[in-house]
Amino acid sequence: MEQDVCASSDRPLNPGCLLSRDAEWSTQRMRDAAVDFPVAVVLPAGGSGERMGLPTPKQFCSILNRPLISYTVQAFERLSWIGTIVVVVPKENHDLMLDIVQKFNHTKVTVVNGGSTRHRSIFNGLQVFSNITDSLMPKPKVIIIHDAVRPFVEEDLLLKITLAAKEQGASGAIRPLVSTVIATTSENFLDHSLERTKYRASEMPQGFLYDIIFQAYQQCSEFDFEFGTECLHLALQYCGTNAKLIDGPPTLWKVTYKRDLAAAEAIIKETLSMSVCIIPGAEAEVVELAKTLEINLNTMEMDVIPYAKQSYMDCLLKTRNFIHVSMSGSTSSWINEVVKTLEEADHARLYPLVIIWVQLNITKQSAESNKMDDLIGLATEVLQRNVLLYGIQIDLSKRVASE
Ligand SMILES: Nc1ccn([C@@H]2O[C@H](COP(=O)(O)OP(=O)(O)OP(=O)(O)O)[C@@H](O)[C@H]2O)c(=O)n1
Ligand SMILES: O=P(O)(O)OC[C@@H](O)[C@@H](O)[C@@H](O)CO
Repeated sequence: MEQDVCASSDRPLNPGCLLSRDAEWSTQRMRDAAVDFPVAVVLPAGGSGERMGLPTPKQFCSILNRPLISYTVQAFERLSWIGTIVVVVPKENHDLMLDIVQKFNHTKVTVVNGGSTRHRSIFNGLQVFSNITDSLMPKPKVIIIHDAVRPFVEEDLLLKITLAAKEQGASGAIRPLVSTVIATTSENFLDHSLERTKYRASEMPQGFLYDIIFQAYQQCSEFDFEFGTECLHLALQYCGTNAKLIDGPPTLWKVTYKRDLAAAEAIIKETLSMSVCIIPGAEAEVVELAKTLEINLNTMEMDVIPYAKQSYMDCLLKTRNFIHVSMSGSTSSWINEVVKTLEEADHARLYPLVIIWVQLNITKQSAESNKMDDLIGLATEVLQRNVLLYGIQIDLSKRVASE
């Protein structure tokens, strides 16, 4: 995978800069206080994904029935301090992206067409804000630029990138180099190698004062548009703005080759299955089944969070998976309550919430009345709110009848 390499500048942090405090942003109020200015996002997604070698551009490849780009949009959309998200797509995929926006209820997204290169696509995205009068889409103070094929980006890094961009004019995530960078001769012999400790890989997200990066793109050369790969370089070259570099986690990598798609799917699946909260109904049979489930899941080394009424919100914030065990009767009201609580909590959630509804039918009548049809309808509806709903029906009426 191509890596942009930029020498890291070990300038001491400006003491007044928030970055000197490695504070954990524990409450939304702290976040909102820190980001008291408009922040927008440009997600370049206008490429063809040649190195992936698939007919579908990689940003639209599905993972667990959801396009890769939707995970990236979700990573930003879940944050209350993020405003408009401009997604820049190939002209021929414009309608596809609008369908994705509608299906997954991406309410902050504006879709624009890309260009023949990444820099041209990014500039197209930035121009959305250049002459707007729309109060609902204010001109951003800070713009975050992030490749649409980098789905794993956490809030604390975005906050650091945003605040550093506001303080310094530009900021960018970096990672240590895995391989040594060498220069080759025209006959493909080794010319020299770079001292790896002095260099870093330039990753995403990157942040800029909007006026700086927009001005840089207005002034940059055709060569930059055609062959450039580094936005930080444009800010330095055309605006004299030296970006603050921020170390990012290993999950920042860009999905480029097929193996990257498999790795992204594995990470999402692993996160999905990490912990589960079992929520039983009141009936004795149900409590017994929930206890059996808990024992079995524990032996499978699942992190089972015991459910108690007062820890309901904790369960929501700690886990992403629920098993709701109930007798006959509709559970849709409970599921809607979970989704509503989650949305009201405005809890930043990157991965889908998984709810497995286990329905115990003791009598023949309840087995007949509790069709899975309404669950299927509900599953379709909540999918747009990033909830994966599955149903299991256990019909005990025959066993009870034979006893
Ligand atoms: N004309 C282009 C080319 C790339 N990108 C976007 O820039 C990001 C990083 O680029 P890269 O990984 O190189 O994507 P592709 O160009 O699609 O991949 P390839 O080089 O393998 O064709 C991707 O989200 C890609 O969609 C873009 O918006 N417009
Ligand atoms: O060069 P590619 O088009 O593969 O991907 C773009 C990356 O280079 C870019 O996202 C980072 O290196 C940061 O500039």
